[in-house]
Amino acid sequence: MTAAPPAIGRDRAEPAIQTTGLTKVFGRQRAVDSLDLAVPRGAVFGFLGPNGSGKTTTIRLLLGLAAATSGEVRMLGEPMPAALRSVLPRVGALVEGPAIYPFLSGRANLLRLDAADRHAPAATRRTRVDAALDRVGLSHAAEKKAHAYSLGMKQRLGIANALLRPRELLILDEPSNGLDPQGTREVRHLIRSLADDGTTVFVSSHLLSEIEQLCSHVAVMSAGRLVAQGTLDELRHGRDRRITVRTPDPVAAAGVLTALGLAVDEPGTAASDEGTVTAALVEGVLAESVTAALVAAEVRVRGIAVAGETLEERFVALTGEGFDVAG
Ligand SMILES: Nc1ncnc2c1ncn2[C@@H]1O[C@H](COP(=O)(O)OP(=O)(O)OP(=O)(O)O)[C@@H](O)[C@H]1O
Repeated sequence: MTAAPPAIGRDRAEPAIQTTGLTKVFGRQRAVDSLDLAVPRGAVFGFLGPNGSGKTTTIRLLLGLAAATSGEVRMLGEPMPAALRSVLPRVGALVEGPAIYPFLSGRANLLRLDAADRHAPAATRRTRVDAALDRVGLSHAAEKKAHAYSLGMKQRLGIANALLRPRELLILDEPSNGLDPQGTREVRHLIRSLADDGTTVFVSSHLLSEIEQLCSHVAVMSAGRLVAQGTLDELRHGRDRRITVRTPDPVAAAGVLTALGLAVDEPGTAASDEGTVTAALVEGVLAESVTAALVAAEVRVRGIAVAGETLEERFVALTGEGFDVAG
C-alpha cells in the first residue's frame, strides 16, 4: 500500500507565491493593477520596476501589511491573508529597511527582536541569534553597536532578523538600496548562498544590473502593471534575435535558412555582406538547429553568431523608462 503524500509534498508543488488579479487602489490611483505573479519554488525572483511602479505596495499586500482592493494571493500553497498565522512564520521579510536600535549591539538587537516573537523559545534564543549572525557573516561584529555598522552590515542584520527561524521564502524589498558597491556585493552573496540552501527568494529592485546578476526569474512592473515575467533567459532571448552565418557558400546557406522558415535579409543590404547571411530567428528555431541543418546540407561555415536586444533595451522598451544600470 502506498502512503498518501505528506501535506508538505502537496503544497510544495504550488508556486511559492501566486497572485491572481491582485489590485490595490489608493483614491484614484491603481498602485497595483490586476497583477498575476507566479514565483516558482527555489527561484531567486527579481521584482523589477522603476520607483513608484508598485513594488513595495505589492510586497505589503503579499505580507498582509495592506489589504487588497481585489484579487487573490496564495503563499506557500495557502490562501492569504486567511492563512496568515500559519504562513508568515515560514516567510522571512525585509521591508523598508530593518528596524534597528542604534545604541544596542548587533547581537542585542537580534536578542530583542527574537524575544518579541512569542513563538520563539527563550531557552534556545542565544543559539538562534548566534546562528543568524553567523549566517550573514556578522559574528565578528556581534558586540559592536549597530550605529557603527556600515549600511551593508545593517542590511545584513535586518536579513539576520528575517532568518531567526528557518524560512522557506524570503521577501526582500530593495535590499541594496543606499548601499555602496561593497555592501551591494555582500548582500548579493548572502542572497545567493540562501538560495543555494533551497530558500525561495523574492527580491525587489529598481536596478537592472542587480537583478541580472542575482536572479533566475524576473517580473517587470510599470505603473502598477506587470509587463513581463519569466526566466532571465526567456526575457533575454525574448525577441528580435538575429542569426548571422559567415560562410563561403552564402547562396546555399540562405537556402537552408529559408527552408527552416527564416526570413533571410536581402544580400547586399548593410546587414548581409558577401560571405555573410543574416536572418531574424523565429520562435521554435534554435541556433543549434540552424547549425545542424547547415552541416547536414554540407554548407561550409566559418562562424555563427546570435545577437539580440540587450536586457536593458528590452526593459526600457517595456517600461518606457530608463533604469539605473550600475546603481
Ligand atoms: N499609502 C499610500 N497612499 C497613497 N498612495 C500610495 C500609498 N502607497 C503607495 N502609494 C502610491 O502608489 C504608487 C506605487 O508605490 P510603491 O511604493 O508601491 O512603488 P515602488 O515601485 O515600491 O516604488 P519605490 O521604489 O519608490 O518605493 C506610487 O505612486 C505611490 O505614490
